[in-house]
Amino acid sequence: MVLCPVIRKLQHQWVVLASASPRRREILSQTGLRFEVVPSRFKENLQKASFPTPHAYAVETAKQKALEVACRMHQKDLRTPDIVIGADTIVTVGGLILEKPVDKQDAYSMLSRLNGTEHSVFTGVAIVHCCSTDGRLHTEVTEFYEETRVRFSELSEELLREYIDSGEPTDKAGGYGIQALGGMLVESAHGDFLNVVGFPLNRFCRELTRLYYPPPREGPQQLTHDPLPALDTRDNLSDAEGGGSDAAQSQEACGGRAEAGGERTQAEGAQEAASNRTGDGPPPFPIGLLELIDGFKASKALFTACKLKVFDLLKDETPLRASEIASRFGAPRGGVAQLLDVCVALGLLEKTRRAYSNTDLASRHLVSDVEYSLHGLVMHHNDHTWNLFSHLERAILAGPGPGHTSLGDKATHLSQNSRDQSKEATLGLLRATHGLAKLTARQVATAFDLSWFTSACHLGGCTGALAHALAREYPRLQVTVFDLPEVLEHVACFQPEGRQTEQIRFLPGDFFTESLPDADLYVLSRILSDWEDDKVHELLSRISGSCKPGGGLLLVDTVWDEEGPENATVDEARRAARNGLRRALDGLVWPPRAQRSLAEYRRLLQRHGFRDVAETRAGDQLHVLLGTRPSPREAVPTRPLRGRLHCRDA
Ligand SMILES: Cc1cn([C@@H]2O[C@H](COP(=O)(O)OP(=O)(O)OP(=O)(O)O)[C@@H](O)[C@H]2O)c(=O)[nH]c1=O
Repeated sequence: MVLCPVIRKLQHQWVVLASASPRRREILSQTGLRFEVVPSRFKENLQKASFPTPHAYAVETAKQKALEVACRMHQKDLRTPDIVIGADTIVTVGGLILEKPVDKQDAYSMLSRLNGTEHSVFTGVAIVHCCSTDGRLHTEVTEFYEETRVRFSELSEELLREYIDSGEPTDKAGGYGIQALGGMLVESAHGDFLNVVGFPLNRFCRELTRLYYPPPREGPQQLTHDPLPALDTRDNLSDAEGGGSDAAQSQEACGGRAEAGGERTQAEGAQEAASNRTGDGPPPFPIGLLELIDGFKASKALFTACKLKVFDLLKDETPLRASEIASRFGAPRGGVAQLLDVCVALGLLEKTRRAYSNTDLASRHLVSDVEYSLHGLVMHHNDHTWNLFSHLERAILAGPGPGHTSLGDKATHLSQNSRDQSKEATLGLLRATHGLAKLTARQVATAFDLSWFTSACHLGGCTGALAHALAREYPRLQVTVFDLPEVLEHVACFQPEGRQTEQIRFLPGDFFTESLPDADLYVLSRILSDWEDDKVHELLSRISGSCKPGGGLLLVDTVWDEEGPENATVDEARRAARNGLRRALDGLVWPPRAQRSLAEYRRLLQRHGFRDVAETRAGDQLHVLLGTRPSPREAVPTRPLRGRLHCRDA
């Protein structure tokens, strides 16, 4: 089967993962799918003996988990999701089904059984499509399972005990987690690794592909003679494979049998494919386009939640209900609850038992005072960029070229415009740039081995995010951050407590007019692209004049690459294209940044006397170049350069 980009087919559907397993949530969220997590309350107590095979048991349990959630949401919460996904992982060895151990002793007996032998891990999955008509819930179940064979090494008693004491076995089928410490126990695994972890992602995508991209039929004629069956004529396969009386528990909870149409989605897909061929009927549903049309709403919901500091409120890990959150804002519950649910759909919040908590992503980046916070960046976009982009049409009609006045500030970099800005605006911009700089600082600092430098000067170094990363990586390095006084007056609140402070000093000054501090290594990060060639030459010649023989210049910037990266994967090429588009759009509302290719940057460095220019990347947006000033009489020792891509100049 050819896999298709099927996850996007679900993007406008309300998808619910009926599972409390953090692993399942993580595996699914890595696909970019937006879903809500509603753990199932189905008691995993089906009669194992009543199933012909262990996997039939896992599949039925998965189905019952999903149906319980679908029914509960429909009946109690009066909400009907489009799709509910349930899963159940079991380990089987010698005809025994092992689930999660109830205590350490149970874990010990499970692991002892698995010791030195091969076992199977089955994950049963149920995809339940739901709809509500006349107040009744209708469901169609697609179910499948995946098997992976796992072999454990011979494990010592001591290792088993230590492993059990680590606490890892507690919530894992068979008492081990292959993805973590339990990986030590595993000699080999045949089949899908993620299936062992708890969710067979590849099979899931194949099943969705089968559902959403049905094979085209032979021709229009067949369509006339072989009409698609009506929904209710399909057998309810899931009921036919029922697992004893317990199997009916969730349907009963719904006040009747949940109806299943079996393959409604396939039928609809086939209908869609047929109408494409004949030209009759509506065109295919333009999901990608609708997503584009709606895209701004998602951004604005994120901005609003950040502005209201929703993620800060939830940072203490105590989940809060919508009414509690609303009362903190002094706002009515209704609107706040809706915003919170949108955040759940966007993967920013989790909702369990009607209470909300931050997802890992939000805890890491949307709480305002965490190390890698992007809260400042979000606020900057909310307070400034959003307004600018509402004038995009005007900017486009004014057009680029001589005399073009963009809508944004005269220049984006603080060194150019901070004097004109109010203190609050400067601080806002610093918060935004600090968040981004922190994200890439370590990658930049380690792009090359800089341990042979003892002093560095970061020109236009703002809050010192990169300076701190350099100091952390190179304990011998003394770093000067050189930036305008208006910028430096705000930097105190960005300094991490007690770390490397003695290695870093902040010096006010203007790198165009004042003499540059002494250093072995000068650093310019995202500066040159803010300036046209004449200013760039002026700055580079000042640096070159101050740089001692044997000293270096580390240049970090975005690089213009019309062709896209060489040997790029499809993903990388798409990312590069998206970055390019974003830059082009930014250029319409702000003065366009000077776009230079890697070769141009390399030539610039060489022209100003830097040799042995090497380059590498830091993340997918930044390039890092390092050039050195030759020692007297060209006796420059070859330095050990540690970069992922070395491109030495001839
Ligand atoms: C073999 C293995 C299992 N697991 C976890 O074991 C739980 C199985 O239990 P379940 O009953 O299927 O799921 P649950 O955790 O109770 O969640 P729910 O879906 O709500 O029933 C799931 O978590 C899996 O990840 C791992 O994390 N790593 C492994 O190597």
